[in-house]
Formats: sequence, C-alpha cells, structure tokens
Amino acid sequence: MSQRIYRLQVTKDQLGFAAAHFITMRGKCERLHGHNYRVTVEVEGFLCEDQYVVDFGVLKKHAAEIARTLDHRVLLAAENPKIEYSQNEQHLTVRYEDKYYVFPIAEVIMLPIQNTTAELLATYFCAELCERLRQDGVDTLKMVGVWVSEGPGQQAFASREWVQS
Ligand SMILES: Nc1nc2c(c(=O)[nH]1)N=C([C@H](O)[C@H](O)COP(=O)(O)OP(=O)(O)OP(=O)(O)O)CN2
Repeated sequence: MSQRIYRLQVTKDQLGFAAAHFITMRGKCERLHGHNYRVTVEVEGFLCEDQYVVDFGVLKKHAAEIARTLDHRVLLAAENPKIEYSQNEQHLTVRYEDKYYVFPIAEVIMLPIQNTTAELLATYFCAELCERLRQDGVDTLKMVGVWVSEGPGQQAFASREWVQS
C-alpha cells in the first residue's frame, strides 16, 4: 500500500532576520541595503506512528537558530568570483572593482554561495536545515523546502529531496 504524503508549513515571527546585503547583477554591484527577511519552511513526508510528520516545534527550533545566525549581520557571498575579500584580525575588506567596504568581522557572515539573492539564501537555509534535522534524528521526510522573502510580495523558494542517511 502506498503511504500518503503530507505537506507542513511553518512561518513565525521568530523565523525572520534583519540583515544587510548587496548583490552583483548584470555587471554591476548594488548599493548596500537591508531587508527584514522572513522565512517559511515547508516539508513533505509520511506520518510517524503518532500521526504527525515532524513536530512543528522541531522545525521552528532549527529554523529560528539558523535565522539567528543571520540576524543583524552583513550577508556576504564567499563564492562570488567578482568580489575580493581580504581580512586582518578585526576587519574584513570587501572589494568590487574600485568600490570597497570595511566591516568588523563580528558583524558579517560569509555564506558558501555565489550571490546573496533570495534564491541562494533559500538554498543555503534549506541545506542548513536539512543538516540540523538529520542530526536531530528526523526520518519521516521526503522533501524540505524554504521560502526566503525580502519583503511583502517578493520571495524565492529552494527545496531538497530528503536523502535518508
Ligand atoms: N530574482 C531576484 N531578483 C532580485 C533579487 C533577488 O534576490 N532575486 N534581489 C534584488 C535586490 O537585491 C533587492 O534586494 C531587491 O531589489 P528591488 O526589488 O529592485 O528593490 P525593492 O525591494 O526596493 O523593490 P520595490 O518593490 O521597488 O520596493 C533585485 N532583484
């Protein structure tokens, strides 16, 4: 007998983060600006013996922890080939052609992505969430997805098929 698949969604105030960023696009570098980002998590999976897929609380806990690592930070794309980074003990210099910024290291987060678009922030968030759910022993999922919204009416979704280890 095939198992029924259920879809869950969590979206809460604690799943937001306020952060600064810029993206490179069409040969230009945007000005540094900020968003009150909002995250919505969607998962698909099968019922456990207690008739739920995964505890909403578990999804909220892990997603809120990831959001906290991004909150009040400058989000930087470590893998952007057009941006050069150099650092000393306390400061990171970020250079795009003849424009540069110097930030305190404690106020930035270097993300393993090519650009801090909503699409790649969702991809990063989704990968982090999968890792944390796996470490927590979750084993009922088929898909994990994350919406990252830059503001009302503007958001991107990234998902991963769940691979049970
Ligand atoms: N597909 C994407 N397009 C754009 C992204 C993105 O992440 N994915 N990001 C940006 C900018 O970084 C910016 O965050 C948003 O720019 P924009 O929509 O032009 O500006 P506003 O939020 O001020 O838009 P208004 O609707 O005019 O208020 C650009 N594109």
